[in-house]
Amino acid sequence: MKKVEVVAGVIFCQDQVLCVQRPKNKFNYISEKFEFPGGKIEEGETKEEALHRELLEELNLSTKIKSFYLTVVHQYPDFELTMHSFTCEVESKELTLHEHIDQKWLTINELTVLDWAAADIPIVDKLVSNG
Ligand SMILES: Nc1nc2c([nH]c(=O)n2[C@H]2C[C@H](O)[C@@H](COP(=O)(O)OP(=O)(O)OP(=O)(O)O)O2)c(=O)[nH]1
Repeated sequence: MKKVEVVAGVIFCQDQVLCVQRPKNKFNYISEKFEFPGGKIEEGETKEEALHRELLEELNLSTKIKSFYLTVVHQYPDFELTMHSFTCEVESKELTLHEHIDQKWLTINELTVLDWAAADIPIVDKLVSNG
């Protein structure tokens, strides 16, 4: 089974969190789902370097990475995903979507209304239960 390792940012602007929507995909389970932005770690990169690079590439967003949040291991039908999440902070919500089709800035209590990628649910649950 293929294994994929990614980093993702739980990006806060004051009390709101950035949620981004993936484009249509042949795999239903990931198609048009919301996620925390990020991507694959390249060889020789630390997790933080990878996250910083991905957020710049995907969103043109320069973030301050605050701390490690949660690692999720999730079995999708065709690969196993290991996702390391970090809390991040931005002062402005200004960004450009290069790969995603929509963005929402939501308070933690609003996060559960979205249709999240399954691997993101433990992160959403932890955010909600920690208030
Ligand atoms: N970045 C990110 N990826 C997630 C999350 N949740 C989740 O299931 N994933 C999955 C979707 C993808 O299969 C994989 C991340 O890959 P990616 O976004 O770097 O790349 P991709 O597969 O869309 O495209 P590619 O780089 O292979 O061309 O992890 C999440 O919250 N953030």
